[in-house]
Amino acid sequence: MKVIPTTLPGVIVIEPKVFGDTRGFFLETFHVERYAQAGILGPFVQDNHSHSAQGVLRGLHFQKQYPQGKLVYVTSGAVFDVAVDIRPTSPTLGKWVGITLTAEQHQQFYIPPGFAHGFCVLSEQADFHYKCTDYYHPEDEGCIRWNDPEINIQWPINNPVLSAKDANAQCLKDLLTS
Ligand SMILES: Cc1cn([C@H]2C[C@H](O)[C@@H](COP(=O)(O)OP(=O)(O)O[C@H]3O[C@@H](C)C(=O)[C@@H](O)[C@H]3O)O2)c(=O)[nH]c1=O
Repeated sequence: MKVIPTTLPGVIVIEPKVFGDTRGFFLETFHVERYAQAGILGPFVQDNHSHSAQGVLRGLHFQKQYPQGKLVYVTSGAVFDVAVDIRPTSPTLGKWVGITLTAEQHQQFYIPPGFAHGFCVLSEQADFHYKCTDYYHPEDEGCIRWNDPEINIQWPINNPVLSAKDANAQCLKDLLTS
């Protein structure tokens, strides 16, 4: 597999080795030792799958007391996936990195604990899978506005479909001062 660093230390792109043949393809989507060597340290304790229609945007989400590292990939369709550093003492606080993930290319994206995460769907439908390093704690969850002007993510879509929770999310600066 190929390990590709990004502009944010700790945020990593993985290109798994894909074995294609007349039947189709095979790839390993996780391997404790190899992913640890790449800087993706578990343990992973929860796996999630969401399905969304075109134009849906989920995020930006994080947990405060129980921050989750997330190893994400799509198995159908295409998404634009974003990690935002929201660690208060980080030199890259407020910086974001985004990548288009497609089912055809099989890339994976690792968002470390301490980052907010979100994605929008570029294809007609998308199936989104991720492994998490901590459990879901709904009472601990926080949301940041997808279009926070100070973060200024260059989303490839306009007028996304949002959940009520995401539509009412606060800006990072309000979160850091509350
Ligand atoms: C995330 C999550 C949700 N749920 C439930 C709560 C709710 O009734 C329903 C839908 O939840 P949400 O609207 O929060 O789902 P969603 O907007 O897909 O939330 C996810 O967004 C992406 C961007 C992330 O980074 C994830 O960590 C997670 O926050 O599923 C669980 O039972 N376990 C979970 O781990």
